[in-house]
Amino acid sequence: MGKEEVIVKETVEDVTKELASLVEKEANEAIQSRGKFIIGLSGGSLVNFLAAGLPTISTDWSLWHVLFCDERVVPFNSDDSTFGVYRRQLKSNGGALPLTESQFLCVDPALDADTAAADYAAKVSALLGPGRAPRCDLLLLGMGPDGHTCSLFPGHALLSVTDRAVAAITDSPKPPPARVTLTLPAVNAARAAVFAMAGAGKADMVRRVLRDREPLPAALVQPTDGRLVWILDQAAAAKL
Ligand SMILES: O=C1O[C@H](COP(=O)(O)O)[C@@H](O)[C@H](O)[C@H]1O
Repeated sequence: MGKEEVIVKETVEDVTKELASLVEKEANEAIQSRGKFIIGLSGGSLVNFLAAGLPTISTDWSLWHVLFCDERVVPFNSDDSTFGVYRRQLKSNGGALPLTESQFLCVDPALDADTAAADYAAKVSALLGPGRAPRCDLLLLGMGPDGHTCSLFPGHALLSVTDRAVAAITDSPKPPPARVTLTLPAVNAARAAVFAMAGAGKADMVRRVLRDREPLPAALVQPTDGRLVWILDQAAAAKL
């Protein structure tokens, strides 16, 4: 396993700044070493951190490729679509996020979940190369109140998938039920994986994962040869 770091900041604004600075560093190192930056985004509360933090970053945005750690198989104009949420950010305030739509690798919502997963897996392979463990430069992750991350839920059979990088789920306990997700081998192949979260609502689960080491999905994120960073505000870290 690579290195694990837990960073506790005073406020949610400090979490945003810390995350932006980490993303900037990873992006510019990747661009310098490999000529491009491949980042995986999650949905949920992470979007707010990125909407505020990404515009402050200094980088060559044209060399960014953005994929999704997970996505809900719903139309882009649905409130549940993670790409849809980011797309609204791209269009708001004259483009709050400094990226273009063509830089995103999307899950096709016109397909059923299994076909969408196969189609997304082919797009991921075309960008990162084939195999069950393609190597993203950086994955930005969230954790739900049940300890799920990506669309990998506690006790779900998808946690045991080891033969592919991308999988479909049609019985997600958190709606909507049809989703496409990176699997644990793909998540753990990342050069860096970062959880960012804030608020007292995260404190119990942060304790269970980081202090008690319960084998919940978020705790199974252990990059084999990469960095793992948790960025928390004081409220989320209160029970550590
Ligand atoms: O359903 C999902 O939830 C997780 C956690 O979201 P949060 O709002 O509790 O931060 C998110 O990381 C994932 O991408 C999303 O599909």
